[in-house]
Amino acid sequence: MKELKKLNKYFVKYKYSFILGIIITIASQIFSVFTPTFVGDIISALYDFYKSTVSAESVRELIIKNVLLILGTTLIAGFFTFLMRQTLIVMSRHIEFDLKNEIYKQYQNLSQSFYKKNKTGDLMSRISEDVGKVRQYVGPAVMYSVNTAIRMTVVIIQMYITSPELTFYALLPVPILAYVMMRLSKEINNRSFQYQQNLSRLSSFSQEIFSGVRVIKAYALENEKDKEYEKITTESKNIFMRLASANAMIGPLMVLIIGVSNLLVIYIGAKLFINGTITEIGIIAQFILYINMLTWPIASLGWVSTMIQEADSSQKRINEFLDEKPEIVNNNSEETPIKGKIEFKNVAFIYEDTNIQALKNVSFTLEKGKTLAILGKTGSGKSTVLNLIARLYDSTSGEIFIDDVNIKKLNLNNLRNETAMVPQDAFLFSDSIKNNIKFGNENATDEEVIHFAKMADVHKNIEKFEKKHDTVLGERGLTLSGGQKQRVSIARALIKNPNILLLDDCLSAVDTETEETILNNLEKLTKDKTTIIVTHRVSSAKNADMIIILEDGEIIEQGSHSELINQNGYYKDLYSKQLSEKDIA
Ligand SMILES: Nc1ncnc2c1ncn2[C@@H]1O[C@H](COP(=O)(O)OP(=O)(O)OP(=O)(O)O)[C@@H](O)[C@H]1O
Repeated sequence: MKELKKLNKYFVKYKYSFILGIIITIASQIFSVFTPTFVGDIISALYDFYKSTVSAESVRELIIKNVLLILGTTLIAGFFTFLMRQTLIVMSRHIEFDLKNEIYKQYQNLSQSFYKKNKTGDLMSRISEDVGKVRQYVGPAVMYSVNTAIRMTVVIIQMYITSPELTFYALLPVPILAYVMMRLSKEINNRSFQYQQNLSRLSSFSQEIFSGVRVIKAYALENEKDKEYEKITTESKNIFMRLASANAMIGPLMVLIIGVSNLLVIYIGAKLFINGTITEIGIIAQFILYINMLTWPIASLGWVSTMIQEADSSQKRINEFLDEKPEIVNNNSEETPIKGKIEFKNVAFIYEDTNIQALKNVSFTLEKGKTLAILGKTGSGKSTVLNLIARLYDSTSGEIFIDDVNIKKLNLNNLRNETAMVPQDAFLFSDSIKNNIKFGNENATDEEVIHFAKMADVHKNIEKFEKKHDTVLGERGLTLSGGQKQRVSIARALIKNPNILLLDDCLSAVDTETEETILNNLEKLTKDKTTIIVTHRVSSAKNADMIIILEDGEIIEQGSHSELINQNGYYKDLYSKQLSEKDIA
């Protein structure tokens, strides 16, 4: 229950619904507790008539009156039960909505490293399945607990007023019923947990198979995968069978225990009636109805306790994420306009999860509006430089300055708004091409979308699609080629019109001719913008104001194209190799 305390703030927020729900529950229980008394009165009157102590007329009158009363109180109790669900269950839906939003906001705040550490499936299941389990607590579990507590109080008081002795015997099997139900629910809970685990294994397996279907077919692995799938589904079936047999025991057990209670009431009730402790025979019928009224709420105790346990462990998983502190925080709420000068001073960076030192002692200054090209072997730390400028991570040591201000002192929103990064592996949403481009600037007009698509040299391709810029991409839509994706991603960055443009090897999948066109367009567009191009091609780097060569996280060469081809180093080697491959125009 410790973890569920975090939800108390929501009960406070919805206190009026909660209190109203409790009042309505009390009202509904008070109205339903009268039915057994009315039934008991009818039976007693019939017995009196049988003994000829009352007239047929007065019995008839009493029966009609009591039947109408039963009808009336049951209708009112039913109406209050409806209102109880309307208030308490609706309250739980509001709490579910708030909780989902709280988790989603927290996800947005958390840093890159959080997403590295946690699998997408896990993030999804905490916001959907775990929140669902927690809702079972704030909704049905709370409602049934309140309902059970009030019903037991009201019914037991009424039973005690009617006959204290019979109350004692009638309630004797109740603790046994409660115990058996608790044990059974625990068993069902264990089995359903195993079933859920198996189910999520099955869905992760299927998800991977569907996404990797091309590789599976290419390697002719269908049969092997079929067998693996069958193994998991067979396990799933077996666990479900065990779960179903535990569930099947609930009904007969309840019937057995209710039967024992009823027999006790009839047997002891009859004895008490014979010895005169009970004066009216109707009380026996009344007690049988009380027992039936108590059975379901007591049986639900086990179910409710399972719901609470499950919600507690789900809330624990949710709290783990809610309590996580974002590594990158905005330290400045004042506006800090970003112009674009970038300076690295002895910057080192270690990726915490892998302990890989990606950058060592990196220093350079890039004036506003200038272009820097970063080259180097794969894994040399090029993308890491861009990640640090966009403040997706903070440097482990050394300092980064933007416009001569330490990057950590800048308003993070201003920095991110003035920075556009085109990542290595372009990610496009399952939406229209137009909306994917407008992701960089929601307010952009259709003309601007077309203009920047032209600048990224992708407009011609888009025009060939039947629905042009309205073509939907993704799972249910069209698949773009690697080069087309990269160019849509470039258009998205350009439309943002940022002062700092970070291009991470984003021309790798386009041919040299298209690369040339895009670079020419970029030159015009980024005249006053600070641009960093990470690349493996000399053709993309040669016109930059400054070129840096990284190796194992360190700068090994730095200068302009003409300076670097005069040194016998990595750049010159690369230049000669790519020249001989006729890669350079
Ligand atoms: N998110 C990450 N978590 C842990 N280690 C990482 C992460 N990203 C990169 N690395 C490691 O840091 C080192 C530098 O990676 P980086 O991506 O900066 O290299 P790169 O020069 O851009 O490589 P490439 O040219 O292949 O894109 C590599 O050894 C890589 O394995």
